[in-house]
This record gives sequence, C-alpha cells and structure tokens, in this order.
Amino acid sequence: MADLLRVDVADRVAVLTLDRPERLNAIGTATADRIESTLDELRADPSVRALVFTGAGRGFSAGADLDEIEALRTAYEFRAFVGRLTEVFGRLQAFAKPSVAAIHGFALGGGLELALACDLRVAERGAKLGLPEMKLGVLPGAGGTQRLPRLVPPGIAKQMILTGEPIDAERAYAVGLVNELVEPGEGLRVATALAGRLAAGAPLALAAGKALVDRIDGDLAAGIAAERETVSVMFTAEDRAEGLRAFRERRPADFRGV
Ligand SMILES: CCCCCCCCCCCCC[C@H](O)CC(=O)SCCNC(=O)CCNC(=O)[C@H](O)C(C)(C)COP(=O)(O)OP(=O)(O)OC[C@H]1O[C@@H](n2cnc3c(N)ncnc32)[C@H](O)[C@@H]1OP(=O)(O)O
Repeated sequence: MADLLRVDVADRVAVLTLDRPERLNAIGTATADRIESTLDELRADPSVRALVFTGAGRGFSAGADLDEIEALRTAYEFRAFVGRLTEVFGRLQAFAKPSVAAIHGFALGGGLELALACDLRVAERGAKLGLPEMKLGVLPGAGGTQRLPRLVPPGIAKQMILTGEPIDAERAYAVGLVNELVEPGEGLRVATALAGRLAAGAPLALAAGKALVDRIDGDLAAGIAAERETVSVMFTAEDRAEGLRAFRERRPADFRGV
C-alpha cells in the first residue's frame, strides 16, 4: 500500500502530506493510524516545533474513505471506524506542538474535520470547505458538529451541517474558519511560513497556550462522545444506505426518514 502520509521536516517544521491523490486523499483507518504513529514520532523529536497538514493532488481531502465505510457491516464496525477518526483527530488537537492546515481545492467531511482539529487554517481562493454528510443521509462523525460551531457563529455551522453545502475559502475567511486567505498555489508556502513563526515560540508556552485556548468549555469531549453514538446508530437507517447509493449513482438522494 502506498505510504498514505508523506512527512518532510525542515527548519523545525514537519509537513505531513495526505498522499492518496487517486482517492482525493480520502481518510480511512490506515491513514488515521499513520497520522497517529507520525504524531508519536514527532512528539519525541525536539527538532520539530510545528506541523503543517496538506494534501497531494487537486485537493486537501474529500473526507472519510467511502470505500471503507461501504464495506462495514454492523453498527459496531461503524462505531469503531468513527471512533478511530475521532480519537486521532482528538490527539491532533491535544498535540503539544501547533499545527496548520494548508487547504487547496477542497476540504470536505472528515477532511475538513481534520483541518478543524488543527490549530490554524490557511486556504487558497477557490477552495471549498464543507461537511456534506447530510447529503449522504448522516451527520459529520469525526468532531465536525462540535468543533465547527466553536470556530464560526453557530448559525453558520448549522447551515453548513444541515444543508451539507460547502462554503468557499473567501467566506470561510470572512467567518473565521480560515486564518489566512491566499492566492491559488500559495497555500503550502504561506502555511509553512506561518508554522515557522509558530515554531519560533517557546515549546512549553506553545503547548500551554494551545491547551488554554482550547478550554473554551468543558463540554467538547461529551459532545463528541454523543456525536459518535448518534452517528453509529444512524448506520442502521435506510437513509444511510440510500445516501451512498445516490452518491455512487450520481443522483440526488431520496431520503425517506427511515
Ligand atoms: C455507507 C455509509 C455512507 C455514509 C458515510 C458517512 C459516515 C459518517 C460517519 C463516519 C465517518 C465520520 C467522518 C466524516 O464525518 C464522514 C465523511 O467524511 S463521509 C464523506 C464526506 N465526503 C464527501 O461526501 C465528498 C465525496 N466526494 C465528492 O463529493 C467529490 O468526489 C468531490 C470531492 C466534490 C470531487 O468531485 P469530482 O471532481 O467529480 O471527482 P469524483 O467524484 O469523480 O471523485 C474522483 C474519485 O475519487 C473517489 N472519491 C471521492 N471522494 C471519496 C471519498 N470520500 N472516499 C472514497 N473515494 C472518494 C470517487 O469515488 C472517484 O473514484 P472513481 O469513481 O473514479 O473510482
């Protein structure tokens, strides 16, 4: 299997590239495992002070791996899949070294949820950021319903989640989902430079600063746990199967509320 995640280190910044361009950098459990093992390595590496996540090919990530999800057979398998992504994204958010997502093309579903677990986001004009799970008959299941409304006004988060429609990078910047809006082709360079500025910070202060800002309330863990259980129960709904059928058949889904 290809490496799934490429890691390049220079000037105290580790650039982690999602490397499945043929599947639009879809994130399955193997990619989640690679992210986790890489975090373990980088945690122990004093020469690395900050991270950048980016995607190979024409976009950041099209989300969780629908091929892998389609092969799941029980709510328990589904819950394990969802749990794996939420666990790894949670470890990324809690990681002592700051991270920047460099977004081009698209960051959708679990791809945007990965970017939400990063501390900062840089997006190129023209990129689409969204949580399209509603179009598949379900809800975001890797932290999106909890992290997005902590970054943007709840009304914007609710519109994105309940319509499943993406917003463009310009609007994402205007509502605070994106820290820096850059021209096409500039995302990785600007994100790496920003990470370089973060890397200049005192490691203990960086770690403490991250933790303090993330303490905006104590309910995040409970919210993500509730989200995980809700999404897992959805696995048994006919609408869930219809959502994927419609995607494969490239047609609007006919959800029946069953
Ligand atoms: C069976 C259950 C269905 C419900 C799944 C939801 C479960 C939710 C809970 C568990 C996981 C939680 C994590 C997260 O919250 C959930 C998700 O991320 S679900 C996925 C969300 N993402 C999307 O819906 C985006 C899907 N992709 C697109 O809309 C388009 O591909 C695009 C990004 C707009 C690009 O469009 P195009 O340029 O037209 O390119 P194609 O569509 O032709 O795609 C090229 C090629 O890539 C394959 N592909 C695209 N996205 C994925 C993906 N997420 N996983 C796997 N493969 C993907 C696509 O099928 C094409 O392959 P080909 O058909 O050519 O073989």
